Amino acid sequence: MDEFDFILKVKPNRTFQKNVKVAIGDDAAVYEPSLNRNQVVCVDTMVEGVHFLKHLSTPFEIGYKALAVNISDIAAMAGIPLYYLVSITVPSSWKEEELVEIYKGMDELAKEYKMDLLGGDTVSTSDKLVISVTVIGEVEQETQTLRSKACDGDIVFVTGNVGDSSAGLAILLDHVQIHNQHSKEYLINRHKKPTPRVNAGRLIGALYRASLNDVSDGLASELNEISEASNVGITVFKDQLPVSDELLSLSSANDIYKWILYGGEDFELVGTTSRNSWEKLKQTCDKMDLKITQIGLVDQKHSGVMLQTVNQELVRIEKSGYNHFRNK
Ligand SMILES: Nc1ncnc2c1ncn2[C@@H]1O[C@H](COP(=O)(O)OP(=O)(O)O)[C@@H](O)[C@H]1O
Ligand SMILES: Cc1ncc(C[n+]2csc(CCOP(=O)(O)OP(=O)(O)O)c2C)c(N)n1
Ligand SMILES: [Mg+2]
Ligand SMILES: [Mg+2]
Ligand SMILES: [Mg+2]
Repeated sequence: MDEFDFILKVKPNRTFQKNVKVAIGDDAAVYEPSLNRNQVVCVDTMVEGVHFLKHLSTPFEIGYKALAVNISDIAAMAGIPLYYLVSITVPSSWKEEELVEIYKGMDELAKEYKMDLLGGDTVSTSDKLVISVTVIGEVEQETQTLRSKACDGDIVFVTGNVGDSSAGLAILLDHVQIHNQHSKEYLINRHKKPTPRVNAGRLIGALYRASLNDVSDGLASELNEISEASNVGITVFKDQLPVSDELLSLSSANDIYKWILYGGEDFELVGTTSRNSWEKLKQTCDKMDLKITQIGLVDQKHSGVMLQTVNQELVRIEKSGYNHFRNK
């Protein structure tokens, strides 16, 4: 494989954004930021063996997810994703066609959001494939959906369903048996091709005030991040957590709550806002067919995050979930 031929193969032959002045092909890319908008930027890395296994995901799916998880962070800041850069570290066991497929997976989402690939880096390694994606987006100057913005009395909400992704991973890893073919495909797809919640993020950003986080490490972890950053207590009602029928159809009930609270990689948005703003948000989301559910309340009766069970018992939810230095 030739490094320079490979770059030419993945270089898009079009740009969506008129503000791109220099894309792939020079020492760096140049774009003109929009007037009166702030720039939003994030980077997340996926590592073979840690984030995906080569025999369980196609290169296309790996690429798709590598871009999706980054768009999700832009969504959690209420931003519009616009540009991305890809750094790829390649062992010789990966063929050029497979790498091109990774880029096709990213391109599927890039087309959907009209995002331009502005550049990247290609290096070799003797070890595992590593793909690191940087996404640049924009957000209105007055909008900041920070983890630190939760206030006493807020409604706690989450988009979509939680727990599906880790159930999908458990199925892929043969840790659980599932006979219903539809449920199996749905859960695996939720793991491999998460939907970044950009539209919901934009609606939440338009509210007067909201705290927001995306669910990468697990609902428990993300809620604890909001609780810590805002210095508020959060109570989550177990019977309000949105669970898909497909996940419910899995028989091992204990695992279900382990996945919902601590599984991660759902890439849903979890946050808080005032009761008034919540009513508006819920109505708009309903009209747009965007699933969003109240799951709890911000209250100062306690610190940290508590789960209220159906019998009204309160159980502390610790900040456990995915942790790169502990999940070994
Ligand atoms: N190695 C690093 N160097 C600098 N900043 C980092 C590093 N790792 C994470 N961060 C920053 O720490 C914050 C939390 O990161 P992370 O938990 O990965 O967030 P997320 O789950 O949204 O991807 C982010 O602002 C991120 O940019
Ligand atoms: C083979 C395999 N094992 C385990 C997981 C589960 N997993 C890996 S990383 C992770 C957390 C999310 O990734 P991270 O790099 O922490 O993203 P960030 O929080 O920075 O967005 C989870 C749940 C997986 N996706 N694939
Ligand atoms: Mg990260
Ligand atoms: Mg995040
Ligand atoms: Mg993480």
